[in-house]
Formats: sequence, structure tokens, C-alpha cells
Amino acid sequence: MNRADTLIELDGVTKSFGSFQVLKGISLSVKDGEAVCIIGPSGSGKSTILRCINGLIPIDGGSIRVGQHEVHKLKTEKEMRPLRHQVSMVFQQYNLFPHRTVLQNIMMAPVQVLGHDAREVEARAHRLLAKVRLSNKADAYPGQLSGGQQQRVAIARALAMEPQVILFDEVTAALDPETVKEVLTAIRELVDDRLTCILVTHEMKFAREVADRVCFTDHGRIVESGPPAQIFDAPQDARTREFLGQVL
Ligand SMILES: Nc1ncnc2c1ncn2[C@@H]1O[C@H](COP(=O)(O)OP(=O)(O)OP(=O)(O)O)[C@@H](O)[C@H]1O
Repeated sequence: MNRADTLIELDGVTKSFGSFQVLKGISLSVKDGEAVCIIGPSGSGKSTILRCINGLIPIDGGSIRVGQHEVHKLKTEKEMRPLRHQVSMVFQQYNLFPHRTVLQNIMMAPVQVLGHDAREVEARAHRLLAKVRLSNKADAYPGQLSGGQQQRVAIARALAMEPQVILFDEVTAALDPETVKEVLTAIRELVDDRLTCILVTHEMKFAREVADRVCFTDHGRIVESGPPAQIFDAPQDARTREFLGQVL
């Protein structure tokens, strides 16, 4: 892969919590506009990979580059700030502010953190609410929305930062099956727009349909990586086959 195309590059990333090594040398390159799904058993380190990429947790060894940012060298919140503009993350628990309306939740960071003009941000917020099909909920409070609706607000909030990359960490795991679909539809549209995405997901059908590439992780390593057709229809590694045999 041409380095110039590569937006995100992890090289030999290691991470331990106490004596437990969660990541045992993760190397991963993601091109601008690519959608990469990370799948694998519980505890294999999937969420930790995302948290390392956006600097939420420091790594022990190896390197991480996102665009121009050498993430492993950033120490203070001030140093992290430009990275935070470039990389947004959406979590399983939507983490919306309960006492702020939907519109206020979306506008808060672009106005307060990025210092953007409030009128411009409000117009952007309305466009994003239309995109996730929640135009009629701008003045609602999170508690008045379903889980799927709250998650779509969280996606609109992430987009309001105009990031180059969005990291999705099991964003449908807490939702009931009926609302999973509406959230996946919103994500699929971002992938179709060629926004660079890394998605940790247990939704295998979705991963097969949207991913340019799927990475299977186990015990802190990427065991196998390739196009969905390879991973799901002709996995090369015995552990990948065993895992997919259990979940498909
Ligand atoms: N802050 C932390 N302190 C201590 N241990 C942690 C911490 N974060 C994660 N771990 C441990 O690291 C391991 C990997 O966690 P991680 O959340 O990355 O796994 P995962 O593959 O995303 O799992 P799941 O699919 O269940 O979310 C787990 O054993 C977890 O308990």
C-alpha cells in the first residue's frame, strides 16, 4: 500500500493493563475512505485498539499515526486537541447530556471546543439531524428518545465535529433488534459517502456488507485480515473458522 494513501497506521502496538497484555503487537493500515470492521471474541482487545487510535489510552510500545499526528508521542490534552478534531468516536452507551436538547448536544463541542460560529453550527446540526432522519427531534431531550434514536443523535454529534475518521465501538450492542437496523442504516450511508470508518462490531452480516476489509482479532493479535468474502467465506486461519462457526 502506498504510504501516501494511508490515513491511519498502527505498527507493532502493545498495551498492558497491569500484568495482562491486551494488545500483543497490532499492525494495521487504513486508507483514506476505507471502512474496516474489527471482529473477534469478547476480550480480544477490539475496543482497546480504538481507544489507542484516538489517544484515550496511552500505548506501551509500537507506533500509531493518524494523518500527520504521531499519536503515541502526544502527552497532554492540549497536544491531543488537533487529533480530537480529526477523529470522532461513537460508543455503545451514547453518552448524551440528559439535560440538553438534541440540538444542544450536537452543537456543544463544535461551538465550545472548536470555537465555530453558533449559527453555522446550528445549520450544520439541522442538516445532520436530517441525515440521520431525526429532524423532528431537535428540541427533544435524550430521555424522550428510543435507544436507536439516541444513538443516531450520537452519530450526528460525532459528525458535527467534521472529522476525517469515525471510530464506532459496538454502537448497536445495547439496542433492541428493531432499532439496530436504523442505526446501521445511518452508518452505511457514511460508509457510502467514503468517510473513513473503523467499526468494532458483532453484527457479522453488516460487516460483510459494508466493510472494505475485515480484521479478526483474538488474544490481542490480528489473526487474519482481508476482504469480507475471504474472511467470511474462505477464512485461512483455523481460529477465524472456529469463531465464525460459533457466531454465524
Ligand atoms: N482500563 C482497563 N483496565 C484493565 N483492564 C482492561 C481495561 N480495559 C480493558 N481491559 C481488559 O482488556 C481486555 C480487552 O478488552 P477490550 O474491551 O479491548 O475487549 P473487546 O475485544 O472489545 O471485548 P468486548 O467484545 O467484550 O467488548 C479485557 O480482558 C478487559 O477486561
